[in-house]
Amino acid sequence: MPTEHIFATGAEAASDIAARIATILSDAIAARGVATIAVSGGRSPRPVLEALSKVPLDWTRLIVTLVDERWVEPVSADSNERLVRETLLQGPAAAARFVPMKTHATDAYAGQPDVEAAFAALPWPLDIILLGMGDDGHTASLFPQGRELAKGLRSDALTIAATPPAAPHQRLSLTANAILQSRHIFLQIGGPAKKAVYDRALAGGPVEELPIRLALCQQDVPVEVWIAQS
Ligand SMILES: O=C(O)[C@H](O)[C@@H](O)[C@H](O)[C@H](O)COP(=O)(O)O
Repeated sequence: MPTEHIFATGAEAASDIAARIATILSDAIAARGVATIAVSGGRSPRPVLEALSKVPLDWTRLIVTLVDERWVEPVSADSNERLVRETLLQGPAAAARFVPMKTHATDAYAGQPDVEAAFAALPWPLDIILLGMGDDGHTASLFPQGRELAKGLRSDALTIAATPPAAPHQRLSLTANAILQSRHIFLQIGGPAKKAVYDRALAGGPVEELPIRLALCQQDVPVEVWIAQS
């Protein structure tokens, strides 16, 4: 059962999430000399990443990477790499090592082998994986009805290339196997529609129906759910 933190607004939640993440990262650096975090894209993480960027940490000992990426140039407004560079990797936090997902390959499928090799070289388990969730229950780029969903849920690989059924752009995504190789999973959701999907996911059922269940319906990795009611 995940640990729930409930807030009135996303703005209120953002600073608390950032403080909690910073504590875990600081403890990881003290214990192992390095800390790793993989973050999702989309709208929700932005205020959290901006708040985290301002926290005094030994950023030279931090590895920052992505949960998934749209296969677009890093200058694109849709790029998760751009989101992280514009929000988190600013000021002292720019000293962190960033491991991107987008390569120069023509498409995500051609790029996946190199990304897999880069991610295999990371110090697993990661310390934190920050997930979001769509209204359809997707997380990372593991989408219901996605043609690569079964592979993303069952592969022993760390990453897959995927084409969302409806969302734009080819994706590069962590697999369920990678997501569950983390010391902590954070899920950030906001609004009544997502809360209803979250509650339905918690009630149990096929992971293919609501892929967020890969994180919620397991007991191995502690999950903290940060819920903004509006
Ligand atoms: O690249 C992405 O879009 C994300 O990784 C994706 O999985 C996101 O977490 C959800 O779609 C929720 O997005 P919002 O936070 O914008 O609602």
